[in-house]
Amino acid sequence: MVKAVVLGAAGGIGQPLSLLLKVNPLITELGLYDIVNTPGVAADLSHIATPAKVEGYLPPDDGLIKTLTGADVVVIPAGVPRKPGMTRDDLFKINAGIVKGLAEGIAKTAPKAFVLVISNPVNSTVPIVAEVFKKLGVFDPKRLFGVTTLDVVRASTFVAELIGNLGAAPDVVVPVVGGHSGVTIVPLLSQSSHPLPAGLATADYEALVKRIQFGGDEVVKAKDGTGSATLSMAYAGAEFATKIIRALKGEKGIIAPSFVSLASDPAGAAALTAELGQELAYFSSRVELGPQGVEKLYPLGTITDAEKVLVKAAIPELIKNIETGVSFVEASTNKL
Ligand SMILES: NC(=O)c1ccc[n+]([C@@H]2O[C@H](COP(=O)([O-])OP(=O)(O)OC[C@H]3O[C@@H](n4cnc5c(N)ncnc54)[C@H](O)[C@@H]3O)[C@@H](O)[C@H]2O)c1
Ligand SMILES: O=C(O)C[C@H](O)C(=O)O
Repeated sequence: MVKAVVLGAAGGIGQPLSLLLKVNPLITELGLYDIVNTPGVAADLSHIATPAKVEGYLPPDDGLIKTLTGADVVVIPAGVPRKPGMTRDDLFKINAGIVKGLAEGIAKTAPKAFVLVISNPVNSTVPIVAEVFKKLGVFDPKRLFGVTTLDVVRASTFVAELIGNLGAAPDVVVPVVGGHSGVTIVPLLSQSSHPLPAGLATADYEALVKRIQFGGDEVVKAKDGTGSATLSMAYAGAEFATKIIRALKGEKGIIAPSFVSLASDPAGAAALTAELGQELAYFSSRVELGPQGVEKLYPLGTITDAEKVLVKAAIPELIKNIETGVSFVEASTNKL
């Protein structure tokens, strides 16, 4: 029995993500929560002939508590998306409060659930959830994940395009490490399962890196003021949630990059810290998943000089983003 919950289920990501979770045969219960429209979304999905029993709640009458009761996996795509000209950090003002409120609900109702944060800016919203959990005495660093899967999915697609074989896209594996915004997104293309063409011009390599780092901007621009990536994000979110569920059901050897607390695996963190030359509280590295969540953090491994430059550029930005999330919770606690 697996209960999955989507917080922000009526939104651009929330609806297709809920659909993909509803058609996942491993899920037996699906709880949908939003401040609008969830009863309709739930009624609609509930007619699909798959095992998951679907329920949708709104804030009145303890809707958040009802949704979260018994949850094994909670995915959070609640919050506002970007418009052209905005950075993910510009979303912090609104999304920080939304994520903090939802984290309080999870801490009180489903403190053992695996929490998958999609709401931007991920580099700051993940620390917000962690700080709320710490304050409420329920933080388990092994169970909190920032969803960076869309960067991984983009890297697979763009590499497949570059090597002229889009058919290979589902099999292309590129570790994408760091965080989830601009220069903090670091694709380790030298470790791609499908090598880049020999003799690829430096300008073409740099263009590929930039496209992976700023793929979100491409969608924001094309959507022209109506939002950011929703369908590809729903795909990526469902893919990562499925890996988490397979791992919690006991499947071994599932590895995926995710933005996690380095306290989740102190031994792995030590190796990673030595490579980074800097202590960070959170980093997206390849994570081995197990029934308790993070089983092992993998080091970066052998990387090229160009990749070392990318990692170095990501670190100051990550430190700033993480601090923004941590101090938001500290400041709001001090006001109480
Ligand atoms: N991690 C990633 O790779 C990634 C990718 C794409 C988008 N995002 C982020 O995901 C978030 C959602 O994007 P979207 O396009 O679905 O936006 P959207 O506006 O279409 O949907 C957001 C939903 O959140 C709901 N919501 C707002 N406050 C809430 C609350 N307190 N409780 C529950 N629900 C609440 C809204 O009612 C809405 O239905 C944005 O922050 C966006 O930047 C992250
Ligand atoms: O770009 C955005 O704001 C949404 C998301 O983070 C993305 O990478 O598509």
